[in-house]
Amino acid sequence: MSGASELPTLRWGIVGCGLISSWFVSDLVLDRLSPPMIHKIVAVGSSSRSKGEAFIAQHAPSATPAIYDSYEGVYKDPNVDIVYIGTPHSLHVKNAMGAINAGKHVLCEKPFTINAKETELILDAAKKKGVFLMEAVWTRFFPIASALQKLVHIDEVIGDVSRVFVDFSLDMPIASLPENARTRDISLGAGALLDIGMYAVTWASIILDQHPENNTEKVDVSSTMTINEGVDEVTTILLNYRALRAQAILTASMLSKGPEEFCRIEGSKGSIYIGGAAASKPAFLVIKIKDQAEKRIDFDVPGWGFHYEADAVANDIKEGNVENATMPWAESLRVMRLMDKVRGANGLMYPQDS
Ligand SMILES: NC(=O)C1=CN([C@@H]2O[C@H](COP(=O)(O)OP(=O)(O)OC[C@H]3O[C@@H](n4cnc5c(N)ncnc54)[C@H](OP(=O)(O)O)[C@@H]3O)[C@@H](O)[C@H]2O)C=CC1
Ligand SMILES: O=C1OC[C@@H](O)[C@H](O)[C@H]1O
Repeated sequence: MSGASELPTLRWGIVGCGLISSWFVSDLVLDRLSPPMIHKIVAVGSSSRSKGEAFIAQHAPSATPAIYDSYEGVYKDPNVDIVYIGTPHSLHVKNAMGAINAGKHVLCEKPFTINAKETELILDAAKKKGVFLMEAVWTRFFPIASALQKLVHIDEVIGDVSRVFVDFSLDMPIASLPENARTRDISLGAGALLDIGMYAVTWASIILDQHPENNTEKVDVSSTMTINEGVDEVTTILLNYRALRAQAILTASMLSKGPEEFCRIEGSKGSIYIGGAAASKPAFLVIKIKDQAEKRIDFDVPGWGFHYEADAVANDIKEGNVENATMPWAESLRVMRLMDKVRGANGLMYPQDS
C-alpha cells in the first residue's frame, strides 16, 4: 500500500479474466465522487497474454497493468499488494495458496473454496504468512446490508422476526449449459448451493445469525437437494434458530429465474422485502408495517457495487488487519461448514472431499 501524500493506493493483481473479474476491474477504475482510496490495477494473469490484453482494453482501458500469461507472474510481481482471484471455485485453494506463499494479500471470490477443509488450509497459510485474506462476498458490503441490520436489530421496526425467506434462482438448467462451464462441470465446483445458494445463506446470516439475541449453538439444519449430473440443481435449506424462535427458508434453483423481491423477513409488527437484480446485488427495501403505508427505500449503487468491498479491503490493509470485520475468517469457515453439512446430508460429494 502506498500513497503518503495523497489518498492511500492499493495495487491489485488480477488472476483469471472471466466474467466476475470483468465486473470487478470495471468497478476498481470507476470514476467516483470523493473516493476514500485509489485502486490501481498493476498486473493481470491469464491463460494467454492476448486474452489478458483484450480483457483490460475492454473492461479497464485506463489501466496499464503488466500482463502475464500465467498466474505465477502476478504472484511474483513486486508491484502487486493484493491478488484478486476470479477463477472457478475448484481453483481457489490453489490460487490462494500461490498468492499467499508469495507473500501477497488475497481477495478470493466466493465460495471461498469447495469445502471447509480447503478453507482451513488457506486461513492457516494466511495466518502463518501474516497476510490479509478475505472471501469476496461483496453483497455483505452494500450499504443496504447494514441499513437492514439497523432496521431489524436496533430499530426493531418489524418487531420479533419469525421467518426469513430467501431465494436465489437463475434460469440455467444444467443440461442447457456447455459441458465445460463452471456451472455444469463438477470438477470446477458446479452446483446451485456453492454458486448461488451461498447468497441465501448470507442473508440468513446477516438477518438471523448476526441477530444480537441469537445463540449460534442453537441452530438446527435440515435440507434437501435435487441432483442432476452429480451436482445440485435445486437446493432447499431450513434453519431453525431456536434461541430466536425464528426460521430461515433458503432456496436456490438453476431451473427458473427467481423473483425481483428475493427476500421476505416476517416479524410480529410487519415485514421487510429486499429486492434487486439478484440476491447477490440488492437494490431496495420495502417496509410493510401493519396499518401503515408501505415504504420503499432505494439504494443507489454506482457501477456494479464491487467498490464497497474493495474499499473495505484497502482500509483493512492500510490498518494492518489480516481479516475483515464484515466478512471475518470465522464466518467464511462457518458458512463453508454449513454447506459441507448440507451436501453431506444429501450425498453430494466433490472430488476434493475424499
Ligand atoms: N461475486 C459475484 O457476484 C460473482 C462471483 N463469481 C465467482 O467467481 C468465480 C469465477 O466465476 P466466473 O467469472 O463466472 O467464471 P468464468 O468462467 O467467466 O471465468 C473464470 C476464469 O477463470 C480462469 N480459469 C482458469 N482455469 C479455468 C478452467 N479450468 N476453466 C475455466 N476457467 C478457468 C479463466 O481465465 P483466464 O483464461 O484468463 O485464466 C476464466 O476466464 C467463481 O468462483 C464464481 O463463484 C461469479 C460470478 C458472480
Ligand atoms: O455469484 C454469483 O452471482 C451471480 C450469478 O450470476 C453467478 O452465477 C454467481 O456466481
